[in-house]
Amino acid sequence: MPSRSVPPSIDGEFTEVTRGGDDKWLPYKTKRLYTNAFIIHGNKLLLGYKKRGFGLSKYNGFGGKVEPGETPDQAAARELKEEAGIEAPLEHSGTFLFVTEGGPDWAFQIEIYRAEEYSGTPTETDEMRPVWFSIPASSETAKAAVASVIENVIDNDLPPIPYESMWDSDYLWLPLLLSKTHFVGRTDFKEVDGAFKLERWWFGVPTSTCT
Ligand SMILES: Nc1ncnc2c1[nH]c(=O)n2[C@H]1C[C@H](O)[C@@H](COP(=O)(O)OP(=O)(O)OP(=O)(O)O)O1
Repeated sequence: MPSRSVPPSIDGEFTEVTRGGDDKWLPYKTKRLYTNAFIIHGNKLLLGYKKRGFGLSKYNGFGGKVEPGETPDQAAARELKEEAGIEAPLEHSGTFLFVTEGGPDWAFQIEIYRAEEYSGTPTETDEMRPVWFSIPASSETAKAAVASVIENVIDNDLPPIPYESMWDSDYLWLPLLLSKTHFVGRTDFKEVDGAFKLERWWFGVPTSTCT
């Protein structure tokens, strides 16, 4: 069977971790930058329940648009403070494009961040309600990390990561973030009656980190 190419938006040497759907990647006019930040504290993951706007009623990391004049790093820190009331030494962990059919005609370029420490107390805001979840036991390779999260092996009393209440593609890349594996990816969604359904995806890691 002929090998399939990576999505047109992916530049560089990456080893595929997961893909799905066909190869008919959606066109888009421009890209807009967004951030999304996750706090990983021991075996706990901090997520925010979105109370308004885009992604309403989903759990997600804390983040939003990169404002004019800001770098993504600066925007990630600002959004974490605005939405969760905390500060953290955020590290860039991955990038993916989120393109929609029937939704906005731009591609969301989402810069993903993680931190294992934070200062302040996670606090509910107008936009987000912070909630801690249990992180499954860690695994060594990117593919095993994906499997461990799907199997949901947990070792504390908190609820498991609520993938059913998150964006449909989160389960594909969150394990990479949890295992500190840098990743890139692309997801195409279709919007039907206000709901976004995952149609095709590709995620990869730098070839040197894939064992
Ligand atoms: N598909 C997918 N998976 C995971 N996360 C996201 C998506 N699509 C997304 O948009 N996101 C993330 C990216 C951002 O963190 C938020 C969306 O940002 P938004 O809340 O619209 O931006 P703000 O600047 O906070 O908006 P205001 O409400 O303040 O105007 O979701």
